[in-house]
Amino acid sequence: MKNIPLILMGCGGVGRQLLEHIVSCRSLHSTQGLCLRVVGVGDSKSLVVSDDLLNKGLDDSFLLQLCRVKSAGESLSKLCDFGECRAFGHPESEGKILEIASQLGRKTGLVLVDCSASFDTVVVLKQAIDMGCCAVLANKKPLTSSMEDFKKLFMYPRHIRHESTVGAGLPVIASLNRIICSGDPVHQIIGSLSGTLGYVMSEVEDGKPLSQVVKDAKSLGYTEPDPRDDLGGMDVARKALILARILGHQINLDSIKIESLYPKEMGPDIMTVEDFLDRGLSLLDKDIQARVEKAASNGNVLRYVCVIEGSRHLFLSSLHIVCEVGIQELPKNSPLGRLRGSDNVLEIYTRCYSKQPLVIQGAGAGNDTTAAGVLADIVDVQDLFS
Ligand SMILES: NC(=O)C1=CN([C@@H]2O[C@H](COP(=O)(O)OP(=O)(O)OC[C@H]3O[C@@H](n4cnc5c(N)ncnc54)[C@H](OP(=O)(O)O)[C@@H]3O)[C@@H](O)[C@H]2O)C=CC1
Ligand SMILES: N[C@@H](CC=O)C(=O)O
Repeated sequence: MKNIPLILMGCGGVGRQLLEHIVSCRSLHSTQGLCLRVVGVGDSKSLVVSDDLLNKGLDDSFLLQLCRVKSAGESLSKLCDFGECRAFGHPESEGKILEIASQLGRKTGLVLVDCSASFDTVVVLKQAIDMGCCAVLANKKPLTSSMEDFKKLFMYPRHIRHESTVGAGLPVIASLNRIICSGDPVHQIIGSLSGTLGYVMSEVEDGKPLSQVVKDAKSLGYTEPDPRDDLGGMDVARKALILARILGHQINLDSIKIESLYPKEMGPDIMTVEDFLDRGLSLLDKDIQARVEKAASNGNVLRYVCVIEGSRHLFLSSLHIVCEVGIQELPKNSPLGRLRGSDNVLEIYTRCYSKQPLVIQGAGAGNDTTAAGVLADIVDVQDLFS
């Protein structure tokens, strides 16, 4: 039996669903000769680790109890009442993760799984990579900070997987990497890459107010912890940046043209998330409804679209890129116009896929599909250590 040890950073909607998937896949994985051993789980305040992490992980009943504790909004440290673990607060938790990384990294390929929505994890991830660990991310932030961090995380490209950062569980990154490895140049990527904005646009089209459907999207697990990341286009811009960087473009977020659906006066520096949801959102209802109706009068619909166009600059022999995300009015009967709900669609144009693009489509948000993508990445990255 091959043991796959892992530490989970972040046990919100996606992280908890991942733990439930791991537990429910036990017999499937054992028929594949695999055993996923969760040796530690952390949130923004604490980390719990197995008290015998060299030999066993946290057991399944403990992991399910952990999910219940976190769903009830309680602290991870409460779990010490159930035995078999030790709890660490911040900042010692980071040091503890690195201590485990140095013990298990090179020997086992310990996987650090980032299901947080924080920038802070990048520090630990970079050091753990140096210690021979693997990294699996649903969190886009470590891959969309500086180019230097991005390069560091990809220092050993086969040690990192991040399928769920774009299109949730859809095989977007894997497909793009296969195209790149085969030397097939990518000319253009067009897509609708936000489950939240896809859902919002199609529900508003059906006559529901924006303020209601954003709250629904949040309770369905589609939005970022702060839904303004979705409505402001930043979440889609991060996805676009990840795709552009994979294509070899050394750009930052400030190279991307981003259209926001809310004004600066409703930004995070001015309003709390709760205020935005309670008071701010309803002020946006009329404007978006008017835009949807205007599009409908032309036989069109609104979609939030990401466009990436790359070409080699002939004279400077450098890569030139156009990267923008924003609302477009599109025919109702076009591939993007036909999208409903939280589905994403991505069209990739390359030399091999020039007239008809390669099209990837399906559910693009939600805890279930995102956690499934993370789980598949954990198993995939560990094939290195057979
Ligand atoms: N939902 C979806 O459809 C998709 C989500 N994703 C990505 O998955 C990630 C998780 O999303 P979701 O589960 O909805 O978010 P949640 O807000 O529900 O959960 C985030 C978790 O991260 C924890 N956390 C915050 N900071 C740190 C830190 N420094 N170290 C460790 N843990 C930390 C939080 O702790 P605490 O509990 O203490 O607050 C919380 O448990 C996000 O990055 C999101 O972009 C990607 C694709 C699709
Ligand atoms: N908030 C995101 C979740 C996946 O990345 C979305 O709505 O697409």
